[in-house]
Amino acid sequence: MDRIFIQGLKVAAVIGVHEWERRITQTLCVDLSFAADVRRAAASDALEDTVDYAAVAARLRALGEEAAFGLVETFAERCAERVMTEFDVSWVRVGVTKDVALPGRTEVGVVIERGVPPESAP
Ligand SMILES: Nc1nc2c(c(=O)[nH]1)N=C([C@H](O)[C@@H](O)CO)CN2
Repeated sequence: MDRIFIQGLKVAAVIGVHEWERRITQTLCVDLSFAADVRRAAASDALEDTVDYAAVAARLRALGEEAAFGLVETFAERCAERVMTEFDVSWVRVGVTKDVALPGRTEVGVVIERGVPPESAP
């Protein structure tokens, strides 16, 4: 199965478990891959025959503005749910990276997969 991906999408969100984090907006980095059979679009060269990655990116940015999140896990799960339900996608992988002010400063995050993996689909 083919995949469409979005790499390095910056999403502004209120996110974090600490009280001070509930008062600021932070920038998350989202890496997304999802299953899509692109053969029809490749033949027609028509955007309506595929999943518009620009529309997906816009929905994920909107999600960041809709609510305050505690964990990156929660945000990743909401991203997966949104892509699968709103874009009729059967499998998705979502990575969410957050800059944190740990000693030495680092990036942390989570990667989740939801749905039927393309390689195991009939
Ligand atoms: N597994 C997780 N651990 C932690 C998270 C998280 O979202 N998932 N978040 C925090 C804090 O919000 C941190 O990012 C800022 O100090 C700590 N651990």
